[in-house]
Amino acid sequence: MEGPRLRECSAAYASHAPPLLHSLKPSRRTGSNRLFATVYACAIIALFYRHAHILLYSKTIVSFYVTLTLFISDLILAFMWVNGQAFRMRPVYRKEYPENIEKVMKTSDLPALDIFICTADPYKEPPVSVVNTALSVMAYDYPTEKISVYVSDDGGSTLTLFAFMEATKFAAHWLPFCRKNDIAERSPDEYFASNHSRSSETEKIKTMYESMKVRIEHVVETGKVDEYITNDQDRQAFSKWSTDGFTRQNHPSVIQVLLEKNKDRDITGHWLPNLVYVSRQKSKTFPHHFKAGALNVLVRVSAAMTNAPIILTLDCDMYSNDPRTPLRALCYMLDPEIQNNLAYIQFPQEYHGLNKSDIYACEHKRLFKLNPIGFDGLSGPNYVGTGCFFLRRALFGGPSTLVLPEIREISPDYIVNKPITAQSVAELAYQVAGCNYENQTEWGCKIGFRYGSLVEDYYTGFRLQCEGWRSIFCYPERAAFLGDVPFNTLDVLGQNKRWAIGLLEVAFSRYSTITFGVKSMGLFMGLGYSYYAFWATLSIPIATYSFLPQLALLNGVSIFPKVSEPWFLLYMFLFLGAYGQDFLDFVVGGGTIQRWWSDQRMWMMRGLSCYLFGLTEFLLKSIGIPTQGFNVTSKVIDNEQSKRYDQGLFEFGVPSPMFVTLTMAAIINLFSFSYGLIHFLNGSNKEGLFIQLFLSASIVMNCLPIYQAIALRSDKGKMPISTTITATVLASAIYAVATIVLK
Ligand SMILES: O=c1ccn([C@@H]2O[C@H](COP(=O)(O)OP(=O)(O)O[C@H]3O[C@H](CO)[C@@H](O)[C@H](O)[C@H]3O)[C@@H](O)[C@H]2O)c(=O)[nH]1
Ligand SMILES: [Mn+2]
Repeated sequence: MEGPRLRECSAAYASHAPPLLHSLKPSRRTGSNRLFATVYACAIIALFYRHAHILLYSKTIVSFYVTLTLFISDLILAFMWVNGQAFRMRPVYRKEYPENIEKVMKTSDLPALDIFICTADPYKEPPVSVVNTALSVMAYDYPTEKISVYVSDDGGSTLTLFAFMEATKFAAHWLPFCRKNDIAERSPDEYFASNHSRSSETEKIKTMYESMKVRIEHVVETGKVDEYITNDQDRQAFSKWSTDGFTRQNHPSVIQVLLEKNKDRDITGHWLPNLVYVSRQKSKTFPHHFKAGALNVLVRVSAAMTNAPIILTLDCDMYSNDPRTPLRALCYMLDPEIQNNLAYIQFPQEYHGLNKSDIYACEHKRLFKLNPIGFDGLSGPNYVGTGCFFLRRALFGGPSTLVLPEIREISPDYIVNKPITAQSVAELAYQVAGCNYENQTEWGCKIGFRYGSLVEDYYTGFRLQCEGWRSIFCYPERAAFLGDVPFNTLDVLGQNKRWAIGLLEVAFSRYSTITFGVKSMGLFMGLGYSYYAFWATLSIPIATYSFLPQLALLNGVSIFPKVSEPWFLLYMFLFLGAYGQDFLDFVVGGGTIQRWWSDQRMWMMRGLSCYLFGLTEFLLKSIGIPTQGFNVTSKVIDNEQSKRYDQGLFEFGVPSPMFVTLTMAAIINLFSFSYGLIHFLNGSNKEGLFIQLFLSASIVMNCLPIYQAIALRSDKGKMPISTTITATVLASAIYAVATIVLK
């Protein structure tokens, strides 16, 4: 019913000289972008000409190897630069007019919406915030009987189920409250933290919320739900955990319908949406494919229960910040001109709680805002895992090649006409949530979310676009979703390392973006995807430029052109051109100067840590040495840490090998800068070492927080002393080697 209905609606829309649902405007900077790209490309060619010349005529073996290293580094930088141009070729800006939807369609005709929320660990992802996310979308300005929320709990935890049982009771009050007062923040935590009204009604509901929160947090603290179980129905639900040997890695499926539309009502008598808790079966003998596996189970379970034509995927920390978001997505989905090959509508990942200068550059402006705008003028943005509305059909083969699943009842056009609690529906749901269900099927390779990469989001979007689907980037002024950011250096680097590995898995697979991607999607789309896929290879040039020129400087060896040579200008142009354009993009895209500074600093820091380790781990993995899987980012806020974060202090605290390489670079640059400066002021070799001195100075500037963490801080977030010692020993060792080689 739902599938064809979407098409019928848009047919009606097309025949009526319809009111505008969305519009598109190409960016005014396209022309200058292309011009600059041409000039910059010429400069890169000139640089390689110089490298080739020196390589051919190098007098010593050392100078040959130094140039070769720089040559390889510059080759990678140039390759990444070329990839990045894809985003600059045709950026477009879009606008939607959700207020016009009601002119083209009756509310009762709106398509149904299945919302997926993933959580994986109650101790890293506090159940109370997962509940907030769920409540924020259950309260969408959308007919409640059309909404079904499915929560996937990969932690297989009673704590999460308990939190949701509490949420069902609270929802009966919260949903009518939001509707009546037309509240914008529909995540209760966010609403009560904001400048809300102080009416007695609000105070009452706030008390209700606080007491639910206390219960949930208490349960998480004690790890036991028993004391709050009062009725048989709940006891029944929790009894599944008493099966022998129930652990999070090994347990039967638990599927619990917590709210059922047309049956459960809120306190004003309105229907409540469906709310279903799903913890898929796990067994150590079957791979579970992390989040992609969890999402595929939800695709099937929701197909068995509601099979809505539209699916919204959300991470547990991404709550809705705008209740009209589904209508925005519909502005595109209802348009018959794009509907036929439209796979998904991606909203940007935006965050709350970033500190003023966003020290960890978690905003990822390029990744989540600027580049998708660039992609959008081509075939559309990559999928970023959350805040994304899919057309269910897109998960089942290309636009003109439907791939049907193995059982008819879960295919995208199947009409479910039974209530979700019907016995047969429940049986089917359990069947498709089983851990061996996917054996010998196309799930994960041709159907659903794709397996084989730790960045299942990126990989799935990529494969869909290769099949011929397009996507759309939708970024309303008011953020549609807001999420949490990691608050300490190790979490940030750990997350980025996971991404780096996942991306390399795609880069070096048989579906590589640069071969398969370019062939299937065209040059620019393929390049744009490659910009991410090969991200971690940036560690090679970044590490080279953070160590080699400095070690040479410390030995008085000049490796770049002299200030008086014309080549000097080329180097300056390449450096200032790249940073200047990056700066402009960032600031014109709404960023502040401070945040740009953090962004470029983190680029360097990631290159020296997580990209480097990601690359290494990927290589180990390729030769069969097992490495870590999907390490979930912690969303728990430690008060002390968060205070330091608000002060803009980097959090180190616990030793990590990733801090060692960073600290080594910081030490070497500090020494080379000081040494260079003294010699520079003395007047010896002023011209030849200028670029090296300049480079050291910029890196020292970027490393200021590291020096501070090593020497000037005494709080718990300072650099661990063992890290400083290890880094000092290693830095001295490479200095010694460099001196022997270079002298
Ligand atoms: O086995 C797993 C592992 C993770 N998750 C969920 O996946 C989501 C993302 O995990 P998180 O630790 O927050 O990772 P991030 O690096 O912050 O997430 C980004 O990167 C991921 C890919 O690495 C994408 O899946 C996410 O959508 C994207 O926001 C969370 O809701 C988890 O609960 C699962 O459901 N099962
Ligand atoms: Mn996350």
